[in-house]
Order: sequence, then C-alpha cells, then structure tokens
Amino acid sequence: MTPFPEIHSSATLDAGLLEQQLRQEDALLSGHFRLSSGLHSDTYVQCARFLRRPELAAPAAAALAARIQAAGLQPDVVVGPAMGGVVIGYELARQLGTPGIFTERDADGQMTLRRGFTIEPGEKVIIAEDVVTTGKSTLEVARVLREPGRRSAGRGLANRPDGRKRWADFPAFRPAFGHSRDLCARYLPPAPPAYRW
Ligand SMILES: O=P(O)(O)OC[C@H]1O[C@H](OP(=O)(O)OP(=O)(O)O)[C@H](O)[C@@H]1O
Ligand SMILES: O=C(O)c1cc(=O)[nH]c(=O)[nH]1
Repeated sequence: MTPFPEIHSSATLDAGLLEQQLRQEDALLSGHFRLSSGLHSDTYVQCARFLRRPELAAPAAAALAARIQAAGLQPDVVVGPAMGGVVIGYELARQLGTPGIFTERDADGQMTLRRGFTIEPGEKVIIAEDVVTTGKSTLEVARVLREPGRRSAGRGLANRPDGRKRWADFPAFRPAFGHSRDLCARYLPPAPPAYRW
C-alpha cells in the first residue's frame, strides 16, 4: 500500500499546541477520576473528543508516523486496542500505508484478536494507543501479538508517568503529550464524572 507522504513528510507535534487543542475540545478535564487501572487522577484526557476531529487527528497521527519513519521502522500493520486505540490506530495506519486493525476484550476481559484479524509470524507491528497510564493495555496487546520473529513498538497520544517503567522490553516512542500531575491515592472516592467519563 502507498503511504501518504504529503501528510507527514515534515510533521512535528508541539506539546503546547496539543494541550491547547485538547482544552479547546474540552478533552482535558479536571476533577477526580478513577482510571481504567483503578488509579485515581485529578486530570482526565478524553482523547475521543480530540480524535473526533479529523483535522486534529491527522496532524497528531502524522507526527507519530514521522517519528516511526525517522526511527527506520517499517511496520506491516498497526494494532490499536479498542476502544481508545481504534481511531488513532486507523489514522496512523492510513498515513503509514499499512492495514489498521484492533484488539478487543472478550467476555472475560481478556485482550483478543477477533473479526478474522490475523498477523502473520514475522510481520512488524506498531501498537497505537490514545492514552498510556500504567501501560497495562498496551502490554496486553503486545502479549497477544508476541510470537517469535515479531517486533512491536508502542506509542500513546497522551501518557502519564506511571507508564514509563513498563516499556523496558520493547521499543516505545516518547509521548506526544505528557501529563505529569501525580496520580492520587487509590482509596479516595471519585467525584463524578468518574470511571469512563
Ligand atoms: O495504560 P493503561 O493503564 O492500560 O490505561 C490506558 C488505557 O485505558 C483506556 O482504555 P480503557 O481500558 O478504559 O478502554 P476503552 O478504550 O474502551 O475506554 C485507554 O484507551 C488505554 O487503552
Ligand atoms: O488511564 C486511563 O484509563 C485513562 C486516562 C486518561 O487520561 N484518559 C483516558 O481516556 N483513560
């Protein structure tokens, strides 16, 4: 497939601009939130509100695509975990000129590849995420995909500090937007809007 070089030939992403755009889309929320990991936070990045706008999603994905290309990586497929990784994964795949597929959780909460999606041994995979907090979801995708001869690289649109230590065993790109506020103690009751705002 042919990539779309006109979009990401010299793409960069300014973290300040990205924060401004997140605020403009009401995607950067303050409050008390319980995250998917169970951790609590005073800030929530609702990437879906940002990614609903193709004119914002495209440059963000272009910056990721540019960094992936600059690193000399030539992925065969982009995989994003549903739901958050679907839109950014698809847009990244479109710009890299690869198929874009997604994993999803089954009834037991296990990350799986369904819908006839397959990855052949030896294919190189980029895992696309909208948010990385602990890195658990990304690592679950990596576990699903990991077979001898397969390389994966992870990348989130937004990231929290807690996720960094988990990346040691496969290459990851630096976050586009890092939010460094402390995650609070787990046991405080979250005020609405809370889980999966
Ligand atoms: O780094 P982690 O601690 O795993 O947290 C980040 C993950 O949490 C969110 O997904 P969620 O599990 O809430 O599912 P969703 O995309 O369906 O909302 C987000 O889209 C990431 O996949
Ligand atoms: O960790 C999460 O679940 C999470 C954090 C965040 O800021 N945004 C989001 O959609 N999920």
